[in-house]
Amino acid sequence: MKNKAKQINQFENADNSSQQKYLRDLMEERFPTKEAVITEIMNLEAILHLPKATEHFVSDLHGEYAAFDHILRNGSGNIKNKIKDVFGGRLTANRLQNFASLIYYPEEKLEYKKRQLNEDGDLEQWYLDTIQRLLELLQFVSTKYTRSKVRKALDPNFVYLTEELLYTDPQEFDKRSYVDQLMKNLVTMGVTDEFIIATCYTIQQLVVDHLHVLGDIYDRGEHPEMIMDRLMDYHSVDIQWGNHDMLWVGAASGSALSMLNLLRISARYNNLATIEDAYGISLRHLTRFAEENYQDNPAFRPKLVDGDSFNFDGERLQLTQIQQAVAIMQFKLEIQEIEREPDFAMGDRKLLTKINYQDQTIKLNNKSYHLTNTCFDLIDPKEPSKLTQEEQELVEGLLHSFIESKSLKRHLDFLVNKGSMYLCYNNNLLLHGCMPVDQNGNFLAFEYGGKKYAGKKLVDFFDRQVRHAYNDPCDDDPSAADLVWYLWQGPFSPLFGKKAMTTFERYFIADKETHKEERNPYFALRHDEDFCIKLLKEFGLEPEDGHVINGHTPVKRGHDAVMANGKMLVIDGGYSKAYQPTTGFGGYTLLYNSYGLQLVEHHPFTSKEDTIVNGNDIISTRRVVNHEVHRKAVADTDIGARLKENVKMLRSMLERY
Ligand SMILES: O=P(O)(O)OC[C@H]1O[C@](O)(COP(=O)(O)O)[C@@H](O)[C@@H]1O
Ligand SMILES: [Mn+2]
Repeated sequence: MKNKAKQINQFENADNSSQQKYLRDLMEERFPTKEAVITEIMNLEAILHLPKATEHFVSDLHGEYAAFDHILRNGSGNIKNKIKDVFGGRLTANRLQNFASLIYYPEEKLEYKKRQLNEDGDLEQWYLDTIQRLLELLQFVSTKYTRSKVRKALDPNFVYLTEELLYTDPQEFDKRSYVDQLMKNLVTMGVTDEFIIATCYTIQQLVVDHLHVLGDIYDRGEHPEMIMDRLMDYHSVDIQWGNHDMLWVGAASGSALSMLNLLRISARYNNLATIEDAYGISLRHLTRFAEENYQDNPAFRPKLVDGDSFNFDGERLQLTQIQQAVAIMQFKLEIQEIEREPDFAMGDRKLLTKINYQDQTIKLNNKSYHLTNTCFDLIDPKEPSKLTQEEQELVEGLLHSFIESKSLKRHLDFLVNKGSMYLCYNNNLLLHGCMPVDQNGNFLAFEYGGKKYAGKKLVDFFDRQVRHAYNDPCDDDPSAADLVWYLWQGPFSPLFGKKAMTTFERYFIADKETHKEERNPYFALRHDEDFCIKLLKEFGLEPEDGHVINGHTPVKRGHDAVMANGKMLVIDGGYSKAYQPTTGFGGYTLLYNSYGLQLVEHHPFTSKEDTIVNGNDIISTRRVVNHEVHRKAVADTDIGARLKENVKMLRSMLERY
């Protein structure tokens, strides 16, 4: 008895924090008997020994839904590799690829196969072979997981059937007719197609356990809203915010300037349909206003990518007019913003105040430049920051629509809640842009409201402000919303990482020298291993084992995405079609499985049809970044650490029983 009391005491002393107590109470509720506790300990300890599940990293999606969807479906080439592991030597290269396309696009591939095979009558055999192969592959990709996790990945309608087929050996004589019967039932009940489709999606899900999106989901491409829907449906995902995403969060947080930037980019890339059709925000007034006040202007014509087509020249003209109307309002409001927020220290960016309107020149860094393609009719040289009455009404009306759009809110709720400024995950630091530093690699302090923030504190500060701004868009104090805009282009923004954004210069000044955007020294220093180690330490990560992973800066083909002796990985290879002529390829992604990290280089995506009919995949090349000497197990991951804590708690509970 005395002993028992002593044990209880030890237990109480071990976890005296209220949070620990809460957890323990929960555990006791879930595992009320000694047997239940023992079973759970055995279960958790077994899980700890399973291989680490695969993480998939993508970045800078920029609205390119079809390419992103394809990469999710093929798991950055992971599905194909598993197929090769199982069927290599048994199936021809052509059949391997056909089977892979079925797993990527089961609905479409089935329809295609039915049309193709109906004619020569081989369809029944194809169904039989396909189901068997799918089960074989499913078995292979399930081995990493517990039965219960596999069950969760199955379509609820087919759990029983799949488990029976999966865990019964058809070679076993006594079971053969049982399995035959199950298969027959599939056919007679007319659910073969549904079963195949469900199994393909289960395989996709099991091949990648968790997805990281390192920001810039929005802008430049045509379907960010479809990416958001896809992410909301995905089994396990986190997001690190990008500077472009902040424009949308900013708009919904009441930042007019963020909204104008995203409208300008949408007009520039011919993507206003996203705003109107996907988010139900009417641009009728804006269009009319732009048509009445602006003319054609070569500097503001939309950037087109392959596949963009205009029904008539008027459409192109309209976008040119809208881009000017919005840009001018943006430049006006930048002055107001910079004056309202002296801590932003962006006085040199009040560009409309530096113009000599009479001779159309601007003075920058003591040098005078002639302005071309100007469209300053609505600017009052005496008060260049002032919106006209009509502009003011337009901005207010549009901002109201952005805040009120339910479909936008649905997506941004997810973006804000699932997202963060950065993430530490399995000892890696995930961050879209950079950490502002000086030439010597010292963290630069951003001073705001009398306080200084540098390093981890800086990103934590911005993280809080974004949530604050988004959750209270009608706050009388605009500072949080201003800070969201600052993340887009402020010199200390970890998501931007440049001294200034030269939008104005690129529109109006011919001299390309003025277009350059000076990068923070971070981007040179990140080639240095010691600097990366310092970064990891700042975030409490183990430098031996950890990596810094960035997106944001397109890496040209041939330029290295792996830096600092493998400690730094940059995976914005340019999904964005608009950027592919510069980068020369279709983007980088990253896979992290139990064997280590692999960088995957993709060729540009052609089309879904090309994959289904011709079996063309995005050809991807894999490069091993690091190879684990000891294969990593769940025990070596963050989840493993939590499970170990649970085991510890369960063991101490056991002592009480
Ligand atoms: O290619 P565009 O439309 O001219 O945009 C260029 C602007 O985009 C930026 O590169 C920011 O976007 P990213 O985050 O995608 O790099 C700015 O630095 C630059 O001024
Ligand atoms: Mn970016």
